[in-house]
Amino acid sequence: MKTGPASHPKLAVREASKVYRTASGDLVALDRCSIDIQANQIVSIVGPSGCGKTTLLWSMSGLHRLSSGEIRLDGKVITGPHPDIGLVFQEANLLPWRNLDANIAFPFEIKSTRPDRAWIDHLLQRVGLAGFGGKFPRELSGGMQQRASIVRALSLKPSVLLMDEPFGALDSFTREEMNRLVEEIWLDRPTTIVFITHSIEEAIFLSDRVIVMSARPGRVAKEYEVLFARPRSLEIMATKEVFDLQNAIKLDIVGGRTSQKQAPLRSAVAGS
Ligand SMILES: Nc1ncnc2c1ncn2[C@@H]1O[C@H](COP(=O)(O)OP(=O)(O)OP(=O)(O)O)[C@@H](O)[C@H]1O
Repeated sequence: MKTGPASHPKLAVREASKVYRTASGDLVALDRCSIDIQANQIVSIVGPSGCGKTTLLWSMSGLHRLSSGEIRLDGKVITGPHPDIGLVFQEANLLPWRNLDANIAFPFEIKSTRPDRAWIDHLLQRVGLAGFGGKFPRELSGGMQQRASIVRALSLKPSVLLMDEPFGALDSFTREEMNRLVEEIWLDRPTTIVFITHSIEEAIFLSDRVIVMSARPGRVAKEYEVLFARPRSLEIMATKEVFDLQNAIKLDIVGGRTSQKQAPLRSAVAGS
């Protein structure tokens, strides 16, 4: 597992601002956003629609350029797509004319590198897709396609996985199943995960920290540490502590629409 020197966070977002030049004028999507993410943490980012979550995540991936500020990976400024950073989107984005094996092989073909077949087989087994390599995307359910896209991202052994509302299009049961799967994969091989979601419950279930962004222009409004033991059970998710935390975050998001100047605050929920 690759991690940064002890003095560096895995990912350091420093005063990140992003202004989109649009036909109707400048649109400030991010305004001096700063976040430190330690190696092997799972951090969720929540906030009102349009507050700049995707902009922030894409900037972390190197696919978007910031207008000012910087994002560092292991202490080095990210200037473009990085082999250590994997991405999973809301849409599985599998190539419809390629079967599952060929879809997973695709990024290796582009990079002219050899896939680690044993690792890919392990991942396929882990997500319940062993034996499905010859199937085409149209033959797979939405949940299976999304599991395949996670395998594709992890097959490259990234040390950071950025997930942009990966389960937003799935039904609630499949979504819960996918949340458990992400946790299992993470317990198997810890990775730094940054996860964007509209579901506060999903954020609490998965995360070591939940970061709440203010309404646009997006800034860090609050952050919460979630210290429940893992693996997290449905019983934990049904406790009053989780219910209270969920409500607090919900109020932050609703409040953030009208008041963007909340002082950062840390709260902790003790493990049970
Ligand atoms: N390429 C672009 N050009 C112009 N404006 C953009 C562009 N991408 C995003 N925006 C605007 O920037 C703001 C932040 O968008 P972003 O998609 O980052 O927010 P978000 O929090 O991820 O939204 P949602 O939760 O609805 O997915 C929005 O007002 C959006 O309309």
